[in-house]
Amino acid sequence: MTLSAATLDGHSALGEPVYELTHVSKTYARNKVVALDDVSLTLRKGSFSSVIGSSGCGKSTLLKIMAGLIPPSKGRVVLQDKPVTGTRRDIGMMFQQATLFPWRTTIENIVLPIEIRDGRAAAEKAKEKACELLEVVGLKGFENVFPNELSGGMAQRASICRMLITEPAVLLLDEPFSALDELSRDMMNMELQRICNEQHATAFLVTHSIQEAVILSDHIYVMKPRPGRLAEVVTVDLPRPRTLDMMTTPKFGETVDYIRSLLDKGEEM
Ligand SMILES: Nc1ncnc2c1ncn2[C@@H]1O[C@H](COP(=O)(O)OP(=O)(O)OP(=O)(O)O)[C@@H](O)[C@H]1O
Repeated sequence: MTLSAATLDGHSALGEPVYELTHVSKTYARNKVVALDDVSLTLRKGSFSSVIGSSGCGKSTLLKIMAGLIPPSKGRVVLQDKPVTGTRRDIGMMFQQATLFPWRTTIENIVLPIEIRDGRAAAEKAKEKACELLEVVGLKGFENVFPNELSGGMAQRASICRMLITEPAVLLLDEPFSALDELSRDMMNMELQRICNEQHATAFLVTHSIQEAVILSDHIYVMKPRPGRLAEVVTVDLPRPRTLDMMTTPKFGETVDYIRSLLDKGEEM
């Protein structure tokens, strides 16, 4: 197991670099808080990475900058060879809450990004693909129900479809399943792994759960607080596909303990 990777580049046998952050810093002008200090990282095609760190260490700030929702104060963010200067079609995002519109059916929610981007006719055409995606996430038959008839886990599955409908190059995930119970969360994580694998997606997940980060990721970016910096990138050497019973293996336990020790060290600084 490679526990102490010396580089902050997510090296792996996977594809070419898709996302590159170079010396990214962020100071919020309003309160002068230095949320991020000199963060550089590279995500490679088809990789799954997580970022973990204590509350307030800058994880969401990092994700928002990567998504083009806020600009960095310093540094460069490049996705597929083009600087990220605002929100983009090739970036898919998913948040803690499913945020489906209650007045639209499941399928109407899923094709909404297409409707906003390309108009009603294009959205209508995209319904066929939406049906295929719903089948992938086990929601066949729920196309025409309204969100209040879906459970929390089902609504998050629908959100995954909504994120995937535009075929984004990268998936940015901000604690997407943290509102679910543990069992549903484990199931959804395995589902997410399968979908990422099928779509050859590059994923970046913000999480508070070390276990979740380890079971899903090829690389885990561990952050230190005040100001938010990358402390280390840990490469997870568990075979793929990952299964939930791997969580009981010694290798899994060792990796979790190692990351916990890094986080404890970060807290003392
Ligand atoms: N819009 C903002 N304006 C001013 N300061 C902000 C803003 N957003 C975040 N901050 C500050 O920046 C720092 C990093 O916040 P951020 O939300 O990125 O951390 P986080 O690691 O995602 O936290 P959590 O795990 O609690 O969600 C914190 O000190 C926070 O108070």
